[in-house]
Amino acid sequence: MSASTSTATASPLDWAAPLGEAPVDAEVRLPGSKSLTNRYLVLAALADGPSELRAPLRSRDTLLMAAAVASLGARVTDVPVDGTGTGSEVASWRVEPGALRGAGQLDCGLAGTVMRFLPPVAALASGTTTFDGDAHARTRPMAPLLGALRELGAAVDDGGRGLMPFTVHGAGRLPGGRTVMDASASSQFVSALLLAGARSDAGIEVVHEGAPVPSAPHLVMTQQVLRDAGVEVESDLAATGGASGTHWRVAPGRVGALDVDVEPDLSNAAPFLAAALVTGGRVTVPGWPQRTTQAGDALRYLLDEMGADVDLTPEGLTVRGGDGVSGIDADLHDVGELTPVIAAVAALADTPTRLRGIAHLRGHETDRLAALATELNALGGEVSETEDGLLIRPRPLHGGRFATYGDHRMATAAAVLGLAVPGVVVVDVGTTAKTMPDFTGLWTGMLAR
Ligand SMILES: O=C(O)C1=C[C@@H](OP(=O)(O)O)[C@@H](O)[C@H](O)C1
Ligand SMILES: C=C(OP(=O)(O)O)C(=O)O
Repeated sequence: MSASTSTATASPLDWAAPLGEAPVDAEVRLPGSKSLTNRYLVLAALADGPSELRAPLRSRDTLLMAAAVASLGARVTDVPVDGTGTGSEVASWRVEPGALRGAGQLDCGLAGTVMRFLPPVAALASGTTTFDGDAHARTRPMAPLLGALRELGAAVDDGGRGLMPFTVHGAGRLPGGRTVMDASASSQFVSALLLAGARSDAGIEVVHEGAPVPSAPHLVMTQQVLRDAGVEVESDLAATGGASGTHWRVAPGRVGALDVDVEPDLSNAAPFLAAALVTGGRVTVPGWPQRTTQAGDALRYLLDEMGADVDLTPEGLTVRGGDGVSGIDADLHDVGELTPVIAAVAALADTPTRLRGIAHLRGHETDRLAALATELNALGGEVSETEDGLLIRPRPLHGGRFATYGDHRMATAAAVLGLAVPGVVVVDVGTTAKTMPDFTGLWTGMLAR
């Protein structure tokens, strides 16, 4: 990985991150959750009747998922709410399931949820589906899921690589049964099997063997949305004291239609709430759920530990910055997707930070540990990679180009740095479209108030 400062040529995708010249004071309404939208789309395509998904996220990852379930046989239609909706927050998706058929060629972009959640659906379909995506997507871990699918009776041809591109030869049914796999690289392997499990002949039992599965809240979310669809699912999640568990079982049976409101994306709240802390201002995110399975809810505790005042009311979540920013020693194993923004705040803190439990981030949109260390150091930081995380010693930073490696969360982390460091230029800010339709608009809107 090369440092972003290696080329001085401006690109049309470069974005000069605005300085936070005054404490922010804003309400920021966020688009829907990627993780919920994509789970609902998959379940709606497997359901036994039409579903209504209100306020879905419309971003690259969810549009790819909608297109993918459509090419596997479902019909996805835009429904403007009260005839007024055109924006990403106000429309619904109506999803009518159809007979599952092979999709032919299927584009996963860089979306983990698409490349992991859909192979089991393709196995249930009649016909062939070839999964491929962005260049970097071809390096994201897939092997444990493909191995498990074969064990459950699917025909998968990956040329022995365990990576995209691969082809699922759908037989119109999946025998199902018990599979043992190592899901320590991604919780999405387990979620994928559970989401489709009810439509297999025998149901699916997943046993995990290996280092702990990351992203426990995402597994709780998978169980919750399955229960919302009337699917019988059990696990040892609770028995493992909040850890992600080692056993899951989905009974065979019908998947009920959904009629749901998609919660705002709490992980995408990270840069906005961080802006309150970094500028000593205030940001409110309306509609923050009182109870949620989203990993982003952990921001309440993380930002509090870093020196913010955090207040959850029925109206929303308010974060206020005060005097300074504290470093933390945190295990982010369960909430890895919050790492880039937390690392950016940590680089601006008064004391050092240690982030642990996140070795699996090396298989995310980019190797996030290497990317964060490289880019923060290129701005004058002192960041080192450990075996399972990052050590961040705050240093006075200077401006420069911050490469994002196609990773939306690298771009939002850079925007946070730019609030406090003059001259931060975010390379390819458009990568934020992976999970946010108009990041720069929301960001400059927040600063304008
Ligand atoms: O199931 C999901 O929606 C997700 C699970 C997590 O993946 P990993 O367990 O691979 O980290 C998370 O990081 C990703 O952003 C979304
Ligand atoms: C890891 C992430 O995404 P994906 O769903 O592509 O794995 C993320 O959004 O931080």
